[in-house]
Amino acid sequence: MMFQQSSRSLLDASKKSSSFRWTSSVGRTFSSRSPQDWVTTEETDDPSIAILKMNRAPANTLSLEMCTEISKAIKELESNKKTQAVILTSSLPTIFSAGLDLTELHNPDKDRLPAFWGAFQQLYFDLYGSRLATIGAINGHAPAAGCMLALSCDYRIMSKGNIGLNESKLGICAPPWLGQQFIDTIGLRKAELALNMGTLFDTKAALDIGLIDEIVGEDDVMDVAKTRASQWVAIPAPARVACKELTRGRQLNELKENRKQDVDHFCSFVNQEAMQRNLGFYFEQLAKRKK
Ligand SMILES: CC/C=C\C/C=C\C/C=C\C/C=C/C(=O)SCCNC(=O)CCNC(=O)[C@H](O)C(C)(C)COP(=O)(O)OP(=O)(O)OC[C@H]1O[C@@H](n2cnc3c(N)ncnc32)[C@H](O)[C@@H]1OP(=O)(O)O
Repeated sequence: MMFQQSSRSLLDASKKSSSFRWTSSVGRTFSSRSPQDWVTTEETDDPSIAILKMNRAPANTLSLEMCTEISKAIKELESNKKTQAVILTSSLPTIFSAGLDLTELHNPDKDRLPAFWGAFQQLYFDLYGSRLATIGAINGHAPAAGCMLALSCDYRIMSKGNIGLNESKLGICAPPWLGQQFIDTIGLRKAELALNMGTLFDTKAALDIGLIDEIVGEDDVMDVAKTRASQWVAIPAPARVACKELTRGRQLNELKENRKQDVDHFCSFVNQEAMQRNLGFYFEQLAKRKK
């Protein structure tokens, strides 16, 4: 990996607290196959290009285990010298990733919360700082932390859904490093407006503000993603890695140096009564929406 980060203690803690079937604070039961199946990697006919698919129905939300599984998959791909690019996509029909798993944030387990945020930070390090060329094949909604996954890729194509940082609608705010990724991508004024309003952009609006690089037809996503990956791989790897370091190194190092403070800040922010009230309200609305 280009920007090697150490998070052993946090990730070790996460393993102890794994649970894969639970009832949320609003009474919904989540269950799924084991976390090992939530993320799969596939080869393509080009040995330098791999596919990383998120398969955590119903919404590819980022729980502690989901973050850890994606990080693990990236590291495994990076450990193969032949692999030079990865296409990040979803196997769900309409959702790329619905962002952080709100069951982690609402009425949180006090011991698990720091490990959860540490795993989310680690995912940012692993994806944003990967030595691989990363192509986001965004084939559905990508709000909040789902947008972070997209922003962490080198090139973003999108076929459908909405994308953006809608945290303010939940009564929370994106952490500084995610906000900075957004600002670095679309510029300060556009980011300022979108962050404050919690705007989610459809594909056309996202292309207009530079949040994505290309709109593609639903049936063309993987073909276009492979073509773009080939173009990135054609650039000599040391040059690609150096360019990434040039554009992303400062931001990655800043969080690396402030990792513990960021975890503490997150935990005290989320544990505030008002935050919990807002999150609970949003979560209930989400659960009731269809009914
Ligand atoms: C100073 C700052 C310091 C620290 C920072 C503090 C906080 C952290 C801040 C920011 C980082 C990032 C935060 C987040 O990512 S928060 C999550 C934001 N995500 C959303 O708001 C998306 C919510 N979901 C939706 O709007 C829709 O689900 C979506 C449009 C994506 C898809 O709609 P669709 O109709 O296709 O599916 P649904 O029926 O709504 O969803 C299926 C199923 O999944 C459940 N679900 C969806 N999203 C989440 C989620 N994020 N967490 C948990 N569960 C989720 C949904 O309720 C449905 O469940 P069920 O009814 O049981 O089938």
